Amino acid sequence: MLIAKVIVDVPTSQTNHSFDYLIPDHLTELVKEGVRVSVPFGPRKVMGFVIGIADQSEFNKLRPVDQVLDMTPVLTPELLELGKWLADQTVSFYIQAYQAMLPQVLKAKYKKEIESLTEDPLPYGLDKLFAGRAVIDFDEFVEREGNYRDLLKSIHEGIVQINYMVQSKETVKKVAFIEPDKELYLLEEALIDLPKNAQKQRVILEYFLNDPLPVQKSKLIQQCNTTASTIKALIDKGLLKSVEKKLYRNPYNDDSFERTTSLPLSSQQKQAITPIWQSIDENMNDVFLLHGVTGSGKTEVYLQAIEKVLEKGKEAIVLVPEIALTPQMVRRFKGRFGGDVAVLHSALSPGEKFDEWTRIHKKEVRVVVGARSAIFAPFENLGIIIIDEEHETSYKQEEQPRYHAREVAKYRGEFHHCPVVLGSATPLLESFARAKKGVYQLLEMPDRMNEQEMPPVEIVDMREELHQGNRSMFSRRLLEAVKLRIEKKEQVVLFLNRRGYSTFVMCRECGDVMKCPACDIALTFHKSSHQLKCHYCDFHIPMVRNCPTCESDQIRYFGTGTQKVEEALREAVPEARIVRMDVDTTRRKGAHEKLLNQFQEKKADILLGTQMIAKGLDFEDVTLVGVLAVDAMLNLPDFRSSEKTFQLLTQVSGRAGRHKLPGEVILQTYSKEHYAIELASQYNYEQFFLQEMQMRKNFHYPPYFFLTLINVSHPNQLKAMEVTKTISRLLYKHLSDSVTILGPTPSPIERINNRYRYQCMIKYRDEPDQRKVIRKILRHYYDEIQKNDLTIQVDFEPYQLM
Ligand SMILES: Nc1ncnc2c1ncn2[C@@H]1O[C@H](COP(=O)(O)OP(=O)(O)OP(=O)(O)O)[C@@H](O)[C@H]1O
Ligand SMILES: [Zn+2]
Ligand SMILES: [Zn+2]
Repeated sequence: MLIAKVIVDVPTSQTNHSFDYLIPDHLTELVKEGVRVSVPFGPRKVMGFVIGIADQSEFNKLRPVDQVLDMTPVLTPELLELGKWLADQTVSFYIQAYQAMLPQVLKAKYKKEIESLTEDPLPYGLDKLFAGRAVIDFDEFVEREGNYRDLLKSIHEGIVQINYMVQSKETVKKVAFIEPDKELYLLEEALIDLPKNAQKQRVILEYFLNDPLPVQKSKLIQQCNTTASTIKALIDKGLLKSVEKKLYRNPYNDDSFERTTSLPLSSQQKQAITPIWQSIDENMNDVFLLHGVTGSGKTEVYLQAIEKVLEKGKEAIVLVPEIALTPQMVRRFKGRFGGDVAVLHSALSPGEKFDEWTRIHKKEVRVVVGARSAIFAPFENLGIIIIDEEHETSYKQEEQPRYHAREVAKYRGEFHHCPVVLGSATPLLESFARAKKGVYQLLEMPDRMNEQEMPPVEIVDMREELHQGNRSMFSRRLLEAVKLRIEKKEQVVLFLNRRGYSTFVMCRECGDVMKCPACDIALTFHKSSHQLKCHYCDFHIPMVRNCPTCESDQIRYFGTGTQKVEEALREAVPEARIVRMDVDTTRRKGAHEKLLNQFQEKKADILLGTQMIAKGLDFEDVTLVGVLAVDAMLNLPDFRSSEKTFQLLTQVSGRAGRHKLPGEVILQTYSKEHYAIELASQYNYEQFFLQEMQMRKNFHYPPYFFLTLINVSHPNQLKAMEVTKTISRLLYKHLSDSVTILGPTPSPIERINNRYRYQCMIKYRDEPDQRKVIRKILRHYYDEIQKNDLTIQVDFEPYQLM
């Protein structure tokens, strides 16, 4: 008997290896690499992934595989290997890595059913099992010992299919379709007999005479510009009928997208795309960094690169940050490639996601556009991977496995011998440094497509406002500009940094921010101890009363929520119609789109929002962009805070004047002289890069040094601190002498859900053994993690330092 090597769904360090199981005879043809099985594990049955088949085992008394959960493998051989690599890289369990690659529906134990797709009797033993029913439970099939071989054959012949019962209601969405109920010549006769005033009915009949296939009712209404009652009239006459049909839950109806064709490329686009085309042609595994200003036409470059890939019969993955995956963005890809595109977005329901994934798995599409996890699309013939806005932090997963989509993309690019394209107007510093060194190929697109200059940026010094007696959050200049736009019936985007976390201390008089002398990180105010603390090292001082620089008592901690700004704005500009977009107003499904539409249709003058409005949006009448509190972002306790500010300001400014009307940007800040602000206002990425690199070099940050963040949490504060201390000690002992261990120190957010959080950080240049050492440490705490409330999180090259 053959042996299956199975990774079981028991995520602990003691079970993080494959277990051997016998493959019973009746399952031999089904148990393959990449298939999920159910296996006995101790007293229970658990799910597992088959990662290999062997003909012998070094263990005796193997237990048999209990059930097969998939008729075809859900993980390709490439993804099985990738999973191992991913788990090693992120120090997570194999099972976590495999599950991260699959849609949720396949992670949970959803019920399955078998559906007959034919009216004819089913062949083999199946007909008896079905006993006249169209659908039976998969469990019933197993209990009555149905024949797997017959089932598999029938699936391949397309006469039965397996449905996952995601949510009983949702699984199969049925929709009303309209189709002719009479022979076409009878429809034609009816058309002639129609009274003259029945113009609306005429249109519908003509539609079907042209194309007699069933059509979705809603689509018919749209296409014929008609109403349900007109259709009903024709149904009542017996000319048409309504039938319920099953529909893939295709959340983006392909037909509603207007088809587009390739635009003739501009000369800078041509220059950028030529090496990419060449790389596609020659199956090269190049990594390109496409540095193009906002509005330079990067998306068109992506589209035409993909076109080339499809011509070669290969497939493409496009990653877009979650918040930029707007209907506008989807439209651009579906418009070009129509039904060949699957979209994977976290706002889809589990059932919808599963449908989209299934279309990829069945090779019904060749392009996938999606957020982070779309990088695992089970394509087997990849021709290109594109990551738009490559600097976005949402490409890093913030739970185990803590992978970065860029690294996975590079792995897959290497496997498939295909190019990887990273695109951004403000590349991550590390990426640009790599491009400068020649590790990536740099492609530059410095000009906007519409040949307009980038909108001018005006910096308003809020200290000056204060001196002039203006204590409100809006400068006089900004208010005046907003009012002018409303008068001219143009639109305004007002941008505020995300709400909540902002406890840095700043002098409103001179703009000085209290920083750690060793780490160059803004100190954080801790109410409980009334102290200012650094969150990288353990530097701390008592909270100050007066500004150490100018002695003023205007020193305070900072932070304003969008809601408060909205209230103040309504007061200041009562005539404005305001749409507010933040986590609170967009929580409900579809809310995001609704608010944007409201603004698009010019039912509002001002769009006020957080990060989520900074990207991808493209409105013709927006001529003013205001940024209210740059300082909150500039002073996050994060060594990337300057870079993030620069990126954000560039993105936000890119929202203005994208079309015919010229745009203008107003930045309000207390730190006018800060290089991130000054250089962002000049759109000078290159200079910013040089200056920021110098800072990184001086304070030993990436890309000169790397970081590993270890975060410990426990309900007992003392315990959390103790464990972090011990870990730091162990790291010192076992890592090379060249590392620096920062901390232990409380995390910037000290307590979440009544758990105390402490952290330490490894700063290193080259530490090949660190993963081994860290795994050992984690194993050392195994019992406590199991029994206790202790958690230890390890994040390599972290992006979230909270
Ligand atoms: N070759 C072309 N000919 C005509 N118009 C083009 C061409 N390429 C792009 N455009 C248009 O120029 C505008 C800007 O292009 P696009 O949105 O692709 O830029 P982008 O670099 O992706 O911008 P952002 O970074 O802001 O998203 C779009 O309206 C697009 O349709
Ligand atoms: Zn001061
Ligand atoms: Zn410090």
